[in-house]
Amino acid sequence: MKYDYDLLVIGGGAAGLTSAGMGVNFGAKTLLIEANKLGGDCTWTGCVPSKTLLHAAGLAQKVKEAETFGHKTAKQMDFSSILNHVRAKREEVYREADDPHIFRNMGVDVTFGKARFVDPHTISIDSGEKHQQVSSRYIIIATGSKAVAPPVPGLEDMPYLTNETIFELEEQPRRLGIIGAGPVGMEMAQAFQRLGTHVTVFDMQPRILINDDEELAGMLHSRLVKEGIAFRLSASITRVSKSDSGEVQLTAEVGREEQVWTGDALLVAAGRVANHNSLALDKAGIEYTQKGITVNDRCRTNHNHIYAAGDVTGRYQLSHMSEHMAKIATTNALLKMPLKIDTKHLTWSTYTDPELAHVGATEKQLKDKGATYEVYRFPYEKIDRARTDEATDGLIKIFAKKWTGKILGAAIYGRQAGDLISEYALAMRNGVTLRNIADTIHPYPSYGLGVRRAADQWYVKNQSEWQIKLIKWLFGYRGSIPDLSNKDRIL
Ligand SMILES: Cc1cc2nc3c(=O)[nH]c(=O)nc-3n(C[C@H](O)[C@H](O)[C@H](O)COP(=O)(O)OP(=O)(O)OC[C@H]3O[C@@H](n4cnc5c(N)ncnc54)[C@H](O)[C@@H]3O)c2cc1C
Ligand SMILES: NC(=O)c1ccc[n+]([C@@H]2O[C@H](COP(=O)([O-])OP(=O)(O)OC[C@H]3O[C@@H](n4cnc5c(N)ncnc54)[C@H](O)[C@@H]3O)[C@@H](O)[C@H]2O)c1
Repeated sequence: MKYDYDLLVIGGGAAGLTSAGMGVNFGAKTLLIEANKLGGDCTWTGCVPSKTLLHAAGLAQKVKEAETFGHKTAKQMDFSSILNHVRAKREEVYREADDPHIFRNMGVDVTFGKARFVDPHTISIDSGEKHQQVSSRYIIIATGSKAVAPPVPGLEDMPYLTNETIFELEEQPRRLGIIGAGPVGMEMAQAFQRLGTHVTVFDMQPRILINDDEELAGMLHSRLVKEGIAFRLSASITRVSKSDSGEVQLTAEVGREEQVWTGDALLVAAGRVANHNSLALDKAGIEYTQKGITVNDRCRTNHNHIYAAGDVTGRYQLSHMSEHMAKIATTNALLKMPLKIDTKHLTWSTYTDPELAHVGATEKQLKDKGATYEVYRFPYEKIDRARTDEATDGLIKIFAKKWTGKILGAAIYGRQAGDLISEYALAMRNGVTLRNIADTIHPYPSYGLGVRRAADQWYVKNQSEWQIKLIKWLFGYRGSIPDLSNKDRIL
């Protein structure tokens, strides 16, 4: 059977753009269909605007802190100019990386409109003005996700902010409530608080960033509290409403106490739901659940020729995982290479200041599995660069096998954690041990040196009295045996 295209990609976000680019590189006649603008969540309503806002808020914080060094600074800040800057940055990233002409120049056919299935090989595209049908041998679905509205009484009846609207604000809310202490909630909480908004965060969990290392998330929590953010954790939200004067009221049971919070705006950051309802998946007999399109570890759906990648699968909701899944899907589809999603070396990073990142297994997962491992700890206060930068609030934790130094997971809270974690990811994926990292020269004075010094702790933990006695005996040394009782001592 002859199809219009070899590969058809639905959705032009992180996953779809990766698939389409790879498709033409493999020599496949490729069509990319996008309902709005190329770039998706990451460029327009996710990573890029959130990190730009965090950077602007970080500068505001630095201005405040600079006064402690004797700098005389002007404190004035204009919220609407900052938000204009955020929106300009999105345009810049779009122009440089996502603009359709970049993909057309590569050889991808790009078309705009809403796609939905007609049958397993045919897609209809509705652009409002034009309606067309195209067929393809292989199809990759990459339609992303959107913010979920939790079932809180009153929420559906009032306007609230999500990641789709918060970067469009013109006026700064004086008091902002946030439902959700996940990555979106924490990044936005710190950004707005630093810009001068009073932020209160509600979460039903007893702690923030529930998927991260408990101790490190606790350190971040303390830091955010110090910056003035109020937390209502283990909170059961019973009602929200908006008064005629525009004030938001949120009622929650916190512990056994009923608390009422009043503010100017409410951001809902309570997780994501897959964008697959408008695709008419049933017409193609594609299996899905409310969580997302069902795929195996090769990103294949129940059809041999249809794949899904990124947020729409409900498996991982991260840009780098969307790209990774897109690579797996496209390679499996077009090259028939049986690649699988690398679930073992997944990296997570929340870009608060300080950042919080982890790779591989968390300590909780290791404990739940009954794994044997050692924890190698290295505080930022022992990293000279962190001292010179006044950035000593941080801790590196590595979970590894005692004798072999095989790394099972690592977690970092501290400046540049999101960058530093990649070294452990590379090490884990390639069987590089703690000993190998400890023996690798890292530049002084860098934060990366902290990665090496944390690995040095493998030598420290494996040091024993008998080794020292042997050295003394072999070489005739006369010193005393050092105190080795503290296995976390730092040399
Ligand atoms: C505030 C926020 C901050 C974030 N920060 C980070 C971060 O720092 N790091 C990180 O790794 N991740 C971050 N994420 C997550 C990241 O944005 C997503 O994981 C990623 O963008 C998902 O990419 P995707 O390609 O799967 O989907 P999307 O980027 O959502 O792309 C899907 C595309 O499909 C299109 N589409 C949908 N339906 C149709 C249809 N029927 N026909 C045609 N087109 C359609 C949409 O218009 C969209 O352009 C953040 C998310 C949020 C909300
Ligand atoms: N830096 C990053 O990599 C980054 C940044 C932002 C977002 N993201 C991605 O986007 C995804 C979505 O982020 P998110 O923070 O919206 O979701 P999330 O699922 O990570 O966190 C949502 C939080 O909301 C809470 N919650 C849900 N319903 C609630 C209710 N009714 N009452 C009180 N609390 C409630 C949950 O307990 C949870 O802590 C993340 O999983 C992440 O993959 C990544």
